[in-house]
Amino acid sequence: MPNSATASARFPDGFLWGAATAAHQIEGSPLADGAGPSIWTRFAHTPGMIVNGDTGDIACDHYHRWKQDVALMRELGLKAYRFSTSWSRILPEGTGRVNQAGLDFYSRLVDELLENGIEPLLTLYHWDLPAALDDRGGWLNRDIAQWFAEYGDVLYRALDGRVKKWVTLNEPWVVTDGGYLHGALAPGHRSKYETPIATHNLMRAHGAAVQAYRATGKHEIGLVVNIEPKYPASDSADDAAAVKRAHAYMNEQYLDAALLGRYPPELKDIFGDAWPQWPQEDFDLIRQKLDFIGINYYTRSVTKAAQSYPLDAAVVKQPLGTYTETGWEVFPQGLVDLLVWAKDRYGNIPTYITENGAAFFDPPVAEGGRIRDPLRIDYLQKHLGAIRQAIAAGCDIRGYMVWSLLDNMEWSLGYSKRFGIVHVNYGTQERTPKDSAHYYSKIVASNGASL
Ligand SMILES: OC[C@@H]1[C@@H](O)[C@H](O)[C@@H](O)c2nc(CNc3ccccc3)cn21
Repeated sequence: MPNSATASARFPDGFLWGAATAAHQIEGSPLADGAGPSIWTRFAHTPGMIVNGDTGDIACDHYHRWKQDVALMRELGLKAYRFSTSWSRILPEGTGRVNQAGLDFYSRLVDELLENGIEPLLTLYHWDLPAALDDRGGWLNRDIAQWFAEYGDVLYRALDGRVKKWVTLNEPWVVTDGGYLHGALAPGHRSKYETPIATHNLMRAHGAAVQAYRATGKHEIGLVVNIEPKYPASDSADDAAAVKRAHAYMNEQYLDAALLGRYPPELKDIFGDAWPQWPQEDFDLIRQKLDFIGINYYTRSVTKAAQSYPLDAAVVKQPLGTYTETGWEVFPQGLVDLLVWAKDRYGNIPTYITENGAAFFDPPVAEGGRIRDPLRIDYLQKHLGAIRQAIAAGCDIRGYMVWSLLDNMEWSLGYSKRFGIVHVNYGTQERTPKDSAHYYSKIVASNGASL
């Protein structure tokens, strides 16, 4: 908890305050103007995959309402906006032919952001793989490293200079654990053999895209990971071992590969005969100098030993805990603990909190257009306090992107969960800033002093 030293700590001058979204979750019009389908277009149109049969066909209609959404960011005083580009809008077949209309959409968006004093942070890959590449094996095909580098190069040449902070991948752990092991996310595979292969090709693609950036780019590029502290449910040796496996699998696996050029040894134990031995040249590709990392933080996991695949671990619900609508415990101390862990393990690389937020049940829009969301305000206040603590502990935290600017399509949960600081009426597409938006706006304007 804060003490006199940390409570007096402050956010550094120039701290980058913003909000985050992702293409498939807000844009809609996935096939407009020559765009090709992604695996999420297919997955959402596969019966039973998404709650209520929701799809990203309309979403927040950001593909048409981008200018009003930038005006909304300006009204909130945001300094930055983290968004992702749709690979299959730019390259409908994933490689080769460029769809200029797709490139023009993002070029216009970037210009509008800059004209409104908002810095763009561009994520190349936020889970929406071109369906045409999935048909060629997708993340299971080693050629995807070059396919991804080619995609990045098209965007670097078109936007570098206007875009000065680039992200290769959003959360490779979720892509593999959700898309290849448990099947809850596109492309919906369930294979312990495919999962490590997808992991490795994602990280090879990350390295190839960074290499391609270094050839032409003049600014910064990094990787975004989701990390979640694991705490033992008891002081038993079995629970300690379960924590070690869970921590290696989610928290160490991807940053170790990208920053240290190796996977944690626990992964071989976790996957057994499904864990390949990779050639050193692959790690030479994966390990590229990064200008920053992005950390997406939402919750912690109290972990015990239990029969489960692949970790033989289970999360223990906390009877006195506070939980969000997605069943995630509100635990800001976990953010402090993990930021200090990352600083100590990876050498205090510049870090942005690239996602942090919560889904709570929001009341309907009240008279006068007010939406009271005190639980989200409390969540943000506590987690921003945790970041301030981590900064006081010496962590080089450069910015914070609240998840999310808008209520949006929460992947397999469809529109059933609302993470936005701005409410979206999906029937009318009306945007209504929630109390949390006004709260966050004051935080941004005061550089956190109003916390
Ligand atoms: O679930 C909220 C957001 C999601 O909307 C973003 O697109 C994605 O980047 C994102 N990542 C997490 C991190 N945790 C997570 C854990 C298990 C499954 C999915 C996400 C949360 N979120």
